[in-house]
Amino acid sequence: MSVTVRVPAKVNVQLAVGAARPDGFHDLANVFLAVGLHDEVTVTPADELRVTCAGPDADQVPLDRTNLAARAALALAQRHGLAGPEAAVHIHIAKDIPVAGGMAGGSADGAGALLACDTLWGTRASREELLDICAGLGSDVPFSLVGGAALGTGRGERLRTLDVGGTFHWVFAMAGRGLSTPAVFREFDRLAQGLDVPEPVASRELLDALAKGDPDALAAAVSNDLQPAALSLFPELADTLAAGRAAGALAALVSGSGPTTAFLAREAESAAEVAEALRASGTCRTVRTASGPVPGATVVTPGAAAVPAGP
Ligand SMILES: C[C@](O)(CO)[C@H](O)COP(=O)(O)OP(=O)(O)OC[C@H]1O[C@@H](n2ccc(N)nc2=O)[C@H](O)[C@@H]1O
Ligand SMILES: Nc1ncnc2c1ncn2[C@@H]1O[C@H](COP(=O)(O)OP(=O)(O)OP(=O)(O)O)[C@@H](O)[C@H]1O
Repeated sequence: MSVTVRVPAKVNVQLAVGAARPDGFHDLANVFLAVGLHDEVTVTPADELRVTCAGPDADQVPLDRTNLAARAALALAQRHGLAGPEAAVHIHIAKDIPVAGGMAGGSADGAGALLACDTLWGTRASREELLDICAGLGSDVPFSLVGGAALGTGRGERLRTLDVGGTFHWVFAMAGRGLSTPAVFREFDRLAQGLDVPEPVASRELLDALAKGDPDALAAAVSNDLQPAALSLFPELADTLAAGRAAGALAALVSGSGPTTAFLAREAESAAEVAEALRASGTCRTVRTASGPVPGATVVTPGAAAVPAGP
């Protein structure tokens, strides 16, 4: 028997970053939106823990126990006292979310493997326990489980679900290389040296725009405090942002820690036009369109009813 879970990517429509904390993390006001680019994680009983991955970026994914999907399976097994053969699984990741792109690809696989193993092993962890394990795996992982739209505070792991009054249409431009999330936060600290970094707060205008489903209002309110740091480490991203703006995107921003860039469009047709212009611009590796919000990690095993882990 196998269990397959489908998990979405995210875009940060607001990422407000505070000063570095003593533990090295940064307090955030992180407004996540789950979008329709997905990885699928399948777990099957096996003789030992094994990870395989397929997809365009598969060669960049670690297949050892540092893989977030493997870490999720081990964390669940440990909490429930499963050992040896009881906890041995083959985890296969069908990867469509760009790697090291700032779209929470690894986090998606962690949340997906956790829900898949919980279903396969019948551990029946409570929602709080699943979220707690997710937070231990990484700041973005709880949101990958929950999906939809949410405000993340603390280091991004404490979530409040947000109302969204419509569907937002996005174009994503993937870059020719990745950016390391810790390196981008370090660059943020370097650029902030000597400056007074304010407490991160969610923007009222942005939350209202999401609640109304109003793309023009959302475009006026999006922001990413990591964008100057990402541009400093990857200056060519400015050309991609300019190409998307010139093609009529309502807003153009770096997604999370980058280097994927995100472009908001008023509807699906204009998103397709922006995508075409970005493809022709020669400023990025690949271009995808996706809309959101979409549900978080969801069991999609053939023959089983779809079971979202969402709120
Ligand atoms: C940039 C974002 O993707 C926005 O959603 C997240 O803040 C990053 O989330 P993530 O990849 O799950 O990050 P984690 O695995 O928790 O942390 C990786 C590294 O990013 C930095 N980090 C992450 C989150 C945070 N609030 N402050 C940080 O300074 C730390 O250097 C940390 O060691
Ligand atoms: N399942 C996984 N898929 C991809 N990368 C993984 C996975 N597990 C661990 N990693 C490691 O994590 C690094 C970051 O990859 P990931 O795709 O999660 O970045 P990201 O999308 O920028 O993350 P975020 O948006 O959460 O900051 C990779 O370079 C890889 O070494």
